[in-house]
Amino acid sequence: MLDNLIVQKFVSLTQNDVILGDRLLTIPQLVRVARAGVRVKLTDNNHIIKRIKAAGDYINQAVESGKPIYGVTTKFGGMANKAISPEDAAELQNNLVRYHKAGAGKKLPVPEVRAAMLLRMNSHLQGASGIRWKMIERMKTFLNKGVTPHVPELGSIGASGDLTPLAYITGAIIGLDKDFLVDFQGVEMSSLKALERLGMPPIDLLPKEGLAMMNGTSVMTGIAALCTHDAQTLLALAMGSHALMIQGLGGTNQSFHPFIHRMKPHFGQVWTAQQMVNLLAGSRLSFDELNGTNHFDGESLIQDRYSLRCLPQYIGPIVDGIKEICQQVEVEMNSVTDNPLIDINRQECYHGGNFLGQYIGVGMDRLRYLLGLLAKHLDVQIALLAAPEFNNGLSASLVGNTDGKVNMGLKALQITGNSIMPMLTFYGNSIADRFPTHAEQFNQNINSQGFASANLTRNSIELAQQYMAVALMFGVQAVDLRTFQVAGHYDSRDYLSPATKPLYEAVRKVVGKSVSNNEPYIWNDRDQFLDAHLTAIVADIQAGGVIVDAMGRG
Ligand SMILES: O=C(O)/C=C/c1cccc(O)c1
Repeated sequence: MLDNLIVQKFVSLTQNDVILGDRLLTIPQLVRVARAGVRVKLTDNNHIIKRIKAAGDYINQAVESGKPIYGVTTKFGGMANKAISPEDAAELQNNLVRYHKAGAGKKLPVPEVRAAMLLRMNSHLQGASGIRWKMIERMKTFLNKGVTPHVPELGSIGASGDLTPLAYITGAIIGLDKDFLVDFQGVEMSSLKALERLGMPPIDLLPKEGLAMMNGTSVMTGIAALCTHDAQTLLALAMGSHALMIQGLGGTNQSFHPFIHRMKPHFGQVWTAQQMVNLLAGSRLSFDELNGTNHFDGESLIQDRYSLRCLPQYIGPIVDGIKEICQQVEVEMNSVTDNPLIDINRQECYHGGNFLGQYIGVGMDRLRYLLGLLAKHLDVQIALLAAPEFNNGLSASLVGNTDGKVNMGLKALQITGNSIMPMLTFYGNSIADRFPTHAEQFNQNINSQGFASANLTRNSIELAQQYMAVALMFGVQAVDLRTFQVAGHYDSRDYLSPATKPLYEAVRKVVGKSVSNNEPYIWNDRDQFLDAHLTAIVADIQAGGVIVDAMGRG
């Protein structure tokens, strides 16, 4: 859905392969490689291949002539005042990988590491890093053969890039030591054994190659790209959930009238309002009052409460925020993020700091904050639905069979949502602005915490997926109860707007509850355990299944 908003003019290629090097890499392409195992090909553009070779030649000549270049003919970071002789220049790089095998914690999931390898290749293909084509090809082979290095989730401050996480990738692809482990199509093994199976001998790094591999933002950016993709899906599902809930509450579409939003034309606000008009069009459960009429009866409020009426004004900044974050992540995905960088046209080498992951740190902090805002809004909508004082004639906690004396309906489900939402808003706290670590002799005395921020966002995404399952269950039950009020039976399908019917049907399918005239989604408490429904819905959302498809995000 929101994908349409993101600049896609560079999207290339077939669904089947992603070709790197010719064009800008997009978030959807990255997701396909990382999660769906789509094959990667390298450009056959000779100009690009020659640039990569020329940058490597530049480095080799610099080493031979004793030219001082940071990290090539000097030690690293806060020790960069110490020169390295040409004889030690290669071993310096291999040792860099060794001493950065110092990470801690659990392994990153396979898709996140695949995303990181893809981005490292994409960075190197710009020919400013001084790395052999062979190294890029090794990562391609790992991706295409389903070989994924083990990378720990603690150990990067996102300053000199993701040095430590990338050391684990580097050590595995060159076969530096048996202790670098990989997942080989689901089987854990030593990188040496994996290389043997792939028919690739271990190799040593050449001058600059360790820095080229490790000095970059590829791991945090890979994680961030997956998170932004998931956040877009969650946004689409939040819109669908709200549309179900507004129909369940018997709300009006008048507050989404384009005229109102032309009067305050923030991009996200206008987009959200139009989405709601589309999502509610044709509904027989909510009021169609775009012509300026209203259903005032002297009893209920003449206009909806804020969580319905101000939905575009509330969600608009979230839409704008996610869009901007996606754009920044795509720029980072297509950047060269190591140091120093080689300009082969001018035959110069520049010392800088593209490896500082501040765009990712700040972007992921912001994404978590926005997810918290999204959940807070859904929580309010659920509260309206659960309270008979505010739900416009539905039962308390959306009990299905109100004749069943012990039925409590979705009471506990609401509490589960109430337990998740504050965690999401808590996760909305920033980390990029905290804790100057003054790492490594005050050399890395400012840092992004981008890797930490991206990992926190992974957690947020998972929580938000759980929360979305709660919201969808409330939405589906609410429309069934409203249908009963309007039509005298519980089959909502012909009463829902055409745009929300697929979502309703998808949820019913995933939880295994067929639609019936006689009973709503939840009838008696004893008929089901709600946690099983939550688990099924979350699994479908995470797999990009029918629920996601129903919102056009497949
Ligand atoms: O100051 C820099 O540009 C890089 C610092 C650095 C690079 C590699 C390994 C380190 O431990 C520090």
